[in-house]
Amino acid sequence: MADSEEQKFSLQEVFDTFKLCLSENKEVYLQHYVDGWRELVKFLNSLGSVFGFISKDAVNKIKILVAYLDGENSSQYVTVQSMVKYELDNGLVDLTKRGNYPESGCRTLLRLHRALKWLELFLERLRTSSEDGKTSVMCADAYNESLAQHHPWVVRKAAGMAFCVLPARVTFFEVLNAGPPEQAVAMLGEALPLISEVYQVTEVLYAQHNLLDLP
Ligand SMILES: CCCCCCCC/C=C\CCCCCCCC(=O)N[C@@H](COP(=O)(O)O)[C@H](O)/C=C/CCCCCCCCCCCCC
Repeated sequence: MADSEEQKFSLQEVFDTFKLCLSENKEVYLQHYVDGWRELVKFLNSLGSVFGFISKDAVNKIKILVAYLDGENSSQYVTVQSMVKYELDNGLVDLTKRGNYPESGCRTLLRLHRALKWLELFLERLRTSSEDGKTSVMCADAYNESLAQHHPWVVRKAAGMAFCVLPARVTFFEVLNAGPPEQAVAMLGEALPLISEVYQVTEVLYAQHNLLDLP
């Protein structure tokens, strides 16, 4: 398969992976979680090099988690719940300051988890926006309500500048490649509750273990 085909973004694929994320007893499968982010990064890459620094960070974090999924302790990384238990039971997480485990699964996933909140807020704005709604404003508002509080000034500034070059709503929907805007909006309406539930389950788990502020 040609490279360009491999990189083609599919909103349906995002929808499908987040649907597969939760087990019957509401555990989050790490593999599907990572696959969902991989698909989203394809979309980000299609927006151009201005988003390269964001894509790079997301890819780095995905790679860290993939290394655990493929590593010698892979059976401990099947779900986010098993990962949390394994890493905590074995003292593999820097809990208060950065130390021996700067790339623990728990802290790496937390960064993506926070970004998932941004995604949920952004997609909800996109879904409910009018034809003349500005994606840059939707994106910035969603960011300021979520991820921004975890980023230093320089990252906030760079992110804010990148948002300014986001395409207009109509073009954004074209890049989404999910049919006419009404069809894409309907798909977002189906995908959002799934994303939201994955977020909530992870949030509760991390709160129960006091992991929401990992350095
Ligand atoms: C349904 C499809 C439509 C929308 C598709 C959106 C696609 C978005 C794809 C990926 C989003 C990127 C996720 C970024 C994860 C950032 C994790 C993070 O917070 N990292 C920071 C902290 O890490 P550590 O230093 O503690 O290891 C790191 O400092 C971040 C650096 C990069 C800046 C991150 C800004 C994130 C802005 C939100 C994404 C905007 C994308 C806009 C595209 C519409």
